[in-house]
Order: sequence, then C-alpha cells, then structure tokens
Amino acid sequence: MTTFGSVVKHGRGWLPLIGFNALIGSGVTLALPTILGHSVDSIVAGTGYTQWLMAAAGLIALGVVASLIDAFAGAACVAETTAWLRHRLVKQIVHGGPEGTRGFETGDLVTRVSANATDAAQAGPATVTAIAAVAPPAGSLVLLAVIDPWLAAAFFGGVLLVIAVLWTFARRTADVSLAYQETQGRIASLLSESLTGIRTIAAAGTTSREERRILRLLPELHKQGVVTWRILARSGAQAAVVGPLVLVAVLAVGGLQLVAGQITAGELFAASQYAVLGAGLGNLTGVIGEIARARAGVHRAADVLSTETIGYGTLPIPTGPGQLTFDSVSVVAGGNVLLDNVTLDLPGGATVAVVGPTGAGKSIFAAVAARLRDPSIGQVSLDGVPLQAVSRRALRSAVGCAFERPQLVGRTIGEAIEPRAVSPVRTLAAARATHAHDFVSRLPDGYFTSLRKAPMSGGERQRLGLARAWSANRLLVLDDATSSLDTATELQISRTLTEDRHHRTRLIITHRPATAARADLVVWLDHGQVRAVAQHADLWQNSSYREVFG
Ligand SMILES: Nc1ncnc2c1ncn2[C@@H]1O[C@H](COP(=O)(O)OP(=O)(O)OP(=O)(O)O)[C@@H](O)[C@H]1O
Repeated sequence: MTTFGSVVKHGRGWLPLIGFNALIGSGVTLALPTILGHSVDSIVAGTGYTQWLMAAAGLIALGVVASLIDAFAGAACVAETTAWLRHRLVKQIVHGGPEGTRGFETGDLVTRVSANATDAAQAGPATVTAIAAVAPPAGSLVLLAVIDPWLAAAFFGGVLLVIAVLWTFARRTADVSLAYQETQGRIASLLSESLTGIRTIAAAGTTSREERRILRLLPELHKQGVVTWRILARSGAQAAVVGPLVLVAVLAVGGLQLVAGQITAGELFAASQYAVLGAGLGNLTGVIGEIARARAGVHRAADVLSTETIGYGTLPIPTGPGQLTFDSVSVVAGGNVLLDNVTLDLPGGATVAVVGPTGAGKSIFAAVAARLRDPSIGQVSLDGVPLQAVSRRALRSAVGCAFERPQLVGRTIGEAIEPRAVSPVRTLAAARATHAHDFVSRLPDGYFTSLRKAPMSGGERQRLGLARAWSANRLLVLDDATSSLDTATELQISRTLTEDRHHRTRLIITHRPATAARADLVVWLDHGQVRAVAQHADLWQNSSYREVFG
C-alpha cells in the first residue's frame, strides 16, 4: 500500500543527509545567541571578545555550507522519489490492462503521474525539514530553563499559541490542496477528451463552445488558489501577532529577573534571542503547506496504485489446435450482466464468426476470449488450460487481437507490426497476409517510416493492426478489425484467414453477413447470452437472425 510514510521511507538514502544538515543549521541557530551573549558580556566587562566574534563568524559559515548541502540533497531526494513513484504509477496503469484504470479519465491520470507525483515526492524532505525546524525552539526551551525557569514558562506559553495557529493552518490547507489537484486533473481530462474528438469538434463548428467547456473549471481553480492564499495570509498574520508575544513575554519576565538580580545582562540578551527562535516557528507555514500538497499527491497516487492489475500464471499452453472453451462465463460490471452464463466449446482451427446486434456483448466476449479482462464467474480455457493459469509470454504469443480502431505503438511502421523486431521475414509475411505491404512499400522509407509521420487511412491502420496480431499461433481475435476495409480487400484477408495454414482458431466479431457466411461456425449473441451456435446458412432461415444484419 502506498502511504505518506512509504513515500517518506523511499527517500531514506537522502533523508539522513537532509536531517543532519538541517540539524547543523538548527545547532548553529541555537548556539549563535549564546556566543553573541558571551560577546556582549565580554564587551561590557572589557575583557577579550575577539575569540567570541571569531566563533560567531565560524558558526555562520558552517550554517551557510549546511544550508547549501541541504538544498542539494532535498532536490536530489525529490527527483529520485518522483522517478520511483512515476515508474510505479506507469507500471500499474499499463499492467492494469483496459479494465484496470477504466474509472479514471486519461488527462487526470496524466496529471497524477506528472505534476502530482512531484508534489508527493516532497513528503520526505518537507517532513524532515519540519522536524528539524522544531529542534531550535525545543532547544530554546531547555536552554531558557537552564538560565531561569520563569523564562522557560513564559516562552512555553507563547509557543503553545504559535502551535495552535500552525495546527489550524495544516488542517485547512490539507483539504484545499487536494481539491486544487483534483480540479487540475479534471481540466486535463476535459482537454484530453477534446483532443480525442477534435475532428468532430472542428466538423461541428463548436470550437468556441469546446474552449469554454475546457476552461469552465478555471474559476473553481482560481477560487481554490485564493482560498489557499487566504489561509496562508490569515495564518501568517496570526503567527506574526503571536510570534512577537513570545518575545514580549520572555523580555518582560527577563527584565524582572534582571532587576531582581537573578540573571545577567548577557543572559537576558541570550534569552531574547531564544525567544525569537520560538516566534520563528510561525515561519513553518511554508513547509506545512508543502506537506499538505505532498499528502494530496500521495493520496492521488495511492488511488491509482490500488487499482487491480491482471495477474498471470506460470503455465505454458500445450501443443494443440486452439480449442477455445467457455465454461459458465459471466461478466458483471456496474451492476449490469454483460455476458450471462456462456458455455461454449469451439473446435480448434475453426473460423468462428461472432454476431449480434449492437450492445449484445460481442466485444466483451472477445475481450474475455483474449484475456483482456477476466470473467466475474466461470473460466475460459485454450487447449484445456485456463487462461488465468498461463504465463504472460505464453498467452501473448498464442493469442493475438486486432481492433476496429487500432492504436499503433512503436517508432516505425515495422515496429508497429512487430514491436520486438525479431524477424524482418515475419514482419513481411504478416504485412503481406494482411495486405498492408502494398501501401507500406509505397511509403518513402517503407517499414522504417516514422509512425508519426506516416499518413494513413482508417483501412490502412486496420491492416497494420491486423498484421501486428498475425503472428499469434493459437488464437486470433478480430473485433470488427476489418470494418474499414473495402469489400475486395476484406474478402482477400478473409480468404487468407480461412486458408491460413497455421491451424489456429480465428474468432471474428463482425456485422457483415458475407464474413459470417465464410466462417465454419457462427456464435449468435443477444443481450449477453448465446442465442445459437450453428452455421450461417442454417441460422439464415431465422428471420430474427437476418434482422441482426439489418
Ligand atoms: N466496463 C463496462 N461497464 C459497464 N458496462 C459495459 C462495460 N463495457 C461494456 N459495457 C456495456 O456492455 C454492453 C455490451 O458491450 P459490447 O461492446 O460488448 O457490445 P457489442 O456487441 O460489441 O456492440 P457493438 O456491435 O456496437 O460494438 C454495452 O451495453 C456496453 O455499454
């Protein structure tokens, strides 16, 4: 579990250095009044004071060096912790598969991984700095008690008031920091949503409305920013009033004790300096604000890190024809039954078309067959092995998926087809089989053309998506993956699929009757249930089946 404590703990390599230097700084701050007090007494007594002034100069130099090392170690700790947190977040998001972070908007996720991770990484240095900042006032209390117990009592009373101010500040600022980060995430989500649909927005001529929609949360962000500054200003003002009170109380008591002959003038001077340190606690608002932002960042990272990831087994898939078995499979999401008790045994090596009206559950069926998501109940097996028991490597080399709108990944066209670039021969074979080779070879750099710079139609993208899935040797799942192809190309690919020499099972989600007609078997889905499993020609006798194709 990711908590504030675990993020602090991660920076433990740097924290001792930060703490040590902060303590040196505190020690210098504590020692300086005493040294200066002695200088005053020496000057008043007319004795040698040079050594005291030299000691003061040495202490100041030590304080400067300590603060430089502290700044360097703090920055290094934040950078390292941010990188660690980002690695974990990205791993979780990617390993969660399509279902893992479904509840998060894309822009919000990006904000959590980018800006909020840096906020969270301040946890360690800010905590150590806060603890170290408490040391001088605590030391002041002890040293004042050594000079005179009444001075310590006056100091303690004043410091309690400063602590009350800081406590209220910490409580108020925590909520508003989280709200601020959440609003930032929502603005980023609206922007990423618009980028996804930018073509539709341009076509509909709603760009101004879209601009307003994205920025409509800005006033909220502004309000949260203003609240933050107000809390900071109010607490700062309170601390500014309460802080000098500590000094006044200590000076008043110290004056009385000096008159009573209980303390010396030098001791009164030192006491006044210690009182200033107590009043200085009020300056902690900055570091408390950092802790509040870090807490909010950790909270938002923990939300992501607590999502589910797909676990894999260790088994290989034994040699077999690609027999796919659904055993009482149900998928329930958001209180809806998306697949309802599906039991099927699809013969290995067959071409199986999955048909049904819109929303029938075809894509859910495909996702479960390819283990892009797990069933809520029941299990899916390939050649007798439950998919959940199979290792990731075995599963992904046995099962390939292609989608209606493939997201191509990689630097070049070649990498988009075969990410590991194991064999150019295999890349070429996949591209030829899916009719991608023709248009790829027309590109200026062929398979080495940058993916970002290659202009592609929907059908060309689909061909690359198909080519990427092609190398799977046991099961090929095509979810509407040829819907943008012209009829002639679709027919050619369909033939290749049917005549495929690999003896793998092909599961083709389709809305086209011609594709269903060419399949060995059709699974007819309706409302998440299997309505029939038969050949297209037989099902065609049923008018409800014909209606599926309009
Ligand atoms: N994660 C989810 N949570 C809740 N409902 C979901 C989820 N995923 C899909 N659904 C719903 O499940 C139903 C089946 O979706 P699915 O995408 O499988 O339909 P489909 O048969 O492929 O439709 P189409 O032919 O239009 O692509 C739909 O009503 C969809 O809204």
